[in-house]
Amino acid sequence: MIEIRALSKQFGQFHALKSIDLTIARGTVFGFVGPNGAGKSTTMSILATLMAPTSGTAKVGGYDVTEHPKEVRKLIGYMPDFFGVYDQFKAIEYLHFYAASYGIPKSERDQLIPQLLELVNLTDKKNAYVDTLSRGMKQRLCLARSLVHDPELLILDEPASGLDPRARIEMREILKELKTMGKTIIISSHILPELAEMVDEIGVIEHGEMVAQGNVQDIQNRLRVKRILVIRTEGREQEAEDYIREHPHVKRVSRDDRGIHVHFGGHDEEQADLLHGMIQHGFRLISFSEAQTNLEDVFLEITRGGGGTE
Ligand SMILES: Nc1ncnc2c1ncn2[C@@H]1O[C@H](COP(=O)(O)OP(=O)(O)OP(=O)(O)O)[C@@H](O)[C@H]1O
Repeated sequence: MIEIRALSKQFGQFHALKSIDLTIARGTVFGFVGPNGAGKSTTMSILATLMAPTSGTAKVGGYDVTEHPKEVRKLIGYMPDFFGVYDQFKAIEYLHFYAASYGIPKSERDQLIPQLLELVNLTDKKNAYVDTLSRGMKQRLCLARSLVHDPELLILDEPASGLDPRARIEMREILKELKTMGKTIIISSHILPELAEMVDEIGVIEHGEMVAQGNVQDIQNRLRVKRILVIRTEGREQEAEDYIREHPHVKRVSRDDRGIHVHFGGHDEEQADLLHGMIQHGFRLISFSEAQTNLEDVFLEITRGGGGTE
């Protein structure tokens, strides 16, 4: 769906993108991660045909963004990080306005727009003026706007920024639904855990360069990011803690009422060895799991010392 080759963008003497390569298959949800100023919005604007690259190529659905921008625009729905909404419109009028600008006839719009409002949970706000909507609701309205022409690819620039946790969860649920509808989605964020649950792949960008790309698990393994394991045993906690501490790949151990927290430097195989060893030593395990902080660890590991601007 997306093929980017040696893509570069300069603003005067400043190199915002330095020969980026990126391939995203149809149906993938791709998380584009990097600190502020890394080049995410620049890449997305180029894909959205709003900015010309200095060199290199970007293709969407096989169409080059500079040679065939009209074809590309039919395929994409773009949600920028800063959006303008027309406050004097009601939510429903706003969507009619955008759908009409895509040339969708009134009869079709009358069917489509209630469906879109339903998808983004704004049905009961359809007659509310846009300026009375909360930030989360405006964000969802913009998402609905980007869907009016049923695009195959969604380019979402920080769709969850500035949202409270509940609004973020709502946004995440909508994106899950869009994934099941078969959309390809590229979504940026500088907040990793926000993406963790919904992306198939991540690309990490820093100072205009892709520093890592692939399946989240592969990237973790490749970078040997330490895992944090949480282990609970039925009784013999102190003994278990002492046993774990002796394992060659264990870096640090601590214990609280949620269990034994283990900073683990090994890969899957060594982790399986630890589990096997504990069972062989007769520890009764209630749970043995990886803590959910992994993606954050990956990010810090990759961008460590890189001097993100935030
Ligand atoms: N029109 C412009 N003129 C000059 N410099 C620009 C322009 N647009 C972006 N830049 C610079 O290019 C770099 C990349 O910006 P970009 O907006 O792509 O970053 P980002 O990863 O999206 O960050 P954020 O999370 O803050 O949106 C930044 O250093 C930015 O200041």
